[in-house]
Amino acid sequence: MVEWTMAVLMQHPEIMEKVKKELSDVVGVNNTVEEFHLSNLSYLNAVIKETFRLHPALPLLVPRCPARSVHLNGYTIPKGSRLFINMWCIHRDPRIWENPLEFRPERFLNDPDNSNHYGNDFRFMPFGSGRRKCPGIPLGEKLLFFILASLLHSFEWRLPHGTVLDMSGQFGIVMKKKEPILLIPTPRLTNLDANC
Ligand code: HEM
Repeated sequence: MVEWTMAVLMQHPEIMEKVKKELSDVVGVNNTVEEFHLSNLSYLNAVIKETFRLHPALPLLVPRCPARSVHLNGYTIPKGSRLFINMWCIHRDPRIWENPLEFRPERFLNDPDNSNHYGNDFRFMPFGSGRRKCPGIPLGEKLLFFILASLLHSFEWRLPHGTVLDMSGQFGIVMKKKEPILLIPTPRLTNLDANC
């Protein structure tokens, strides 16, 4: 997810600028990111959610196998069948999302329910739902947020000259980028040495 987020930010310089401005305002250009800053980084939070939407880590979730036959929306799902829930499609469904292929973090800004991604809103389930939902949410989410905030605040990032960013995914249980991203960092903070 760190790689996908960095890739979408490289694709959208105007969004990268907004993230950096928020980091400068909240953290300050003389400081490195601390855990207590994270709750004030609402734009970066929205960027991460929008990345979850377009590039969910597990596009088909973990397969389900119902213990008894059920009837749902006119369909019969027999006991013992193997079910795949296609979150990748749901996250890009134009009946649910306006201009679904557009990377637009604003759709998650000013969201009164900041926990809508924990499995109760069936339109958006980057961590799955129900009894088999991801048990690593608190760790995964915090680490992702902290790592991205630190990387983006401490360094400027650019693609090597002449590189064309390939955004294709490699389908699997976990959807990775097909081509790993290669980026060049340069220090951004005024007194990075003092903070190391
Ligand atoms: C941003 C990071 C992460 C994302 C996006 C993520 C996403 C997911 C998703 C979508 C599922 C399938 C849930 C379902 O089918 O309903 C899952 C399952 C799982 N995740 Fe994560 N995960 C993350 C981090 C972690 C971490 C840090 C751990 C462990 C410390 C972890 C452990 C697991 C386990 C054990 C399962 C299988 C649960 C089961 O089948 O009962 N995940 N994760």
